Amino acid sequence: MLKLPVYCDYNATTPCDPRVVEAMLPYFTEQFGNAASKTHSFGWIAEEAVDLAREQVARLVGAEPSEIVFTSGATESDNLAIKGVFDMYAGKGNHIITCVTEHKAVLDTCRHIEKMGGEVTWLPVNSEGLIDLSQLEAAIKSTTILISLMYANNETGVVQQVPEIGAIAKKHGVLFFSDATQAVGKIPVDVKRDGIDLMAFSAHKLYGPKGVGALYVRRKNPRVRLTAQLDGGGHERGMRSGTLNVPGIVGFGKACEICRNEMETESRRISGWRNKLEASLTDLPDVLVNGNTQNRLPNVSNLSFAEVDGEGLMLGFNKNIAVSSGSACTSASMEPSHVLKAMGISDELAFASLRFSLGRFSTEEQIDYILQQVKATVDRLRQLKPAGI
Ligand SMILES: Cc1ncc(COP(=O)(O)O)c(C=O)c1O
Ligand code: FES
Repeated sequence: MLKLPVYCDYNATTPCDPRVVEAMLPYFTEQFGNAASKTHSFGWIAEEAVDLAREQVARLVGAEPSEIVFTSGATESDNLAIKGVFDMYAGKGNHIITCVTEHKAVLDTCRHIEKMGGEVTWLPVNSEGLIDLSQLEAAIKSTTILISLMYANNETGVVQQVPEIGAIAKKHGVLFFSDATQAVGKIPVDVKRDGIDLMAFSAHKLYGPKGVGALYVRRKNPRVRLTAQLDGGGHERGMRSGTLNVPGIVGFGKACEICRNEMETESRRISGWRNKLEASLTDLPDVLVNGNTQNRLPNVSNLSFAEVDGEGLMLGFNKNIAVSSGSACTSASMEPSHVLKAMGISDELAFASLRFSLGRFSTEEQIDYILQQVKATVDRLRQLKPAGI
C-alpha cells in the first residue's frame, strides 16, 4: 500500500537515513563529551568522533580534513564565506561578483555587503539558467576579491560550468566561493578538480540531520584566510567559535560516507524515474521544462503548466503529494520565483510552475502515483478554465 502523502521535495530537505541516526545516537547520551575538553576521556572520545566525521566529509568533496570548518548549515557557511572574505581582504578590494539566481542566503548576504560599502556585480543568466563565462570574465577588475556562484540551482537543478569558473578565477587571482548545497551528495564534486577555494554545503540535503553544515576553506594554492563572524573560544581554527554539535557532525560524516559509496547507483536510479516523470508530464500539451536539461542534477524536474493556475494545481493534490513551487523558504511568499523570472519566464508561467525533487526513498510506485494525480489535476483545471482566457 502506498503511504500518503508522497514526499517529492527532497531539495527542501531529506529524511535522515536510519544508518545516520544509528551512528548519532550514542553521542547524545553515553558519549556526550565536549570535543574541546582535552583533560579527560569524555572529551577525547568526542574529538575522535569529530575527527572521523571531518575525514568522511572531506573525502566526499576531495578536500583535506583540515580544510573543513563545521557550521550550523549552509546559510551560516554562505555568510561566513562572503562576509569573512570581504572583511579579511578589505585591503585588496571590495568588489564581489555573484548571480541573480543564487539562494537567498547568498543574495541577502551580498545585499548586506553593499550596505557595508562593498560593490556587487549581479550577473544575469540565459533562458536555460546558465551564466555567460565571458560576461563573468569581463566583470573582473582590480578590486575584485570574490566570485560567488552556486554549483547547482535549488529550484531548477541547473549545474553551472564550475571547473571553467574556477579556471577564470585562478587566472585572475580572484577567490572562488561556491554554494554547493544542492550538488554535494547528488553529483561528484571535487574542490581540486573544480578550482574551488571556498564551498558551502549542508547535512540535511544529503540524508544527515538539520542544523549542521560545512565550509570548505582551501589551505594551499592559495591559502584562504577568513575573518571569523562568530568570536569566542577559537574553535575550528579560529574561524567559527562555539562548542561543536558532536552528534550532528557524526551524522553529517556518516551521511557523506554513504553518499560517497552509493551516489553513483542512486543517481542512476533516481534520474531514470525523474526522466520518466518528466517525459510523461511533458507529453501533456503546453508543459515545459525550466532550465538546461543537459547540465542538471539527476533528481530535479522544474515544470511550467501553461494555462493552469499554479496555486490551484498545488492545492489540487498537495494533500497527497508534497511538492513545492520553488525554494522552501520562499514557499509562503506570493512573489513569482526570482530564479524563473531571471530566466525570462513570465510571471504567469512562473506561478504555474512546480519543482519535483526525488531522492533516496522515492519508489517507482510513488512516481506512478504522482503522474496519475498531476495529470488528472491538470486536466480538471484546464477544463474548468473558460475558453479564451
Ligand atoms: C542552494 C542552497 N543554499 C543554501 C541553503 C540553506 O541551507 P541550510 O538550510 O543548511 O541553511 C539551501 C537550502 O535550501 C540551498 O538550497
Ligand atoms: S533554506 Fe532552502 S530554500 Fe530556503
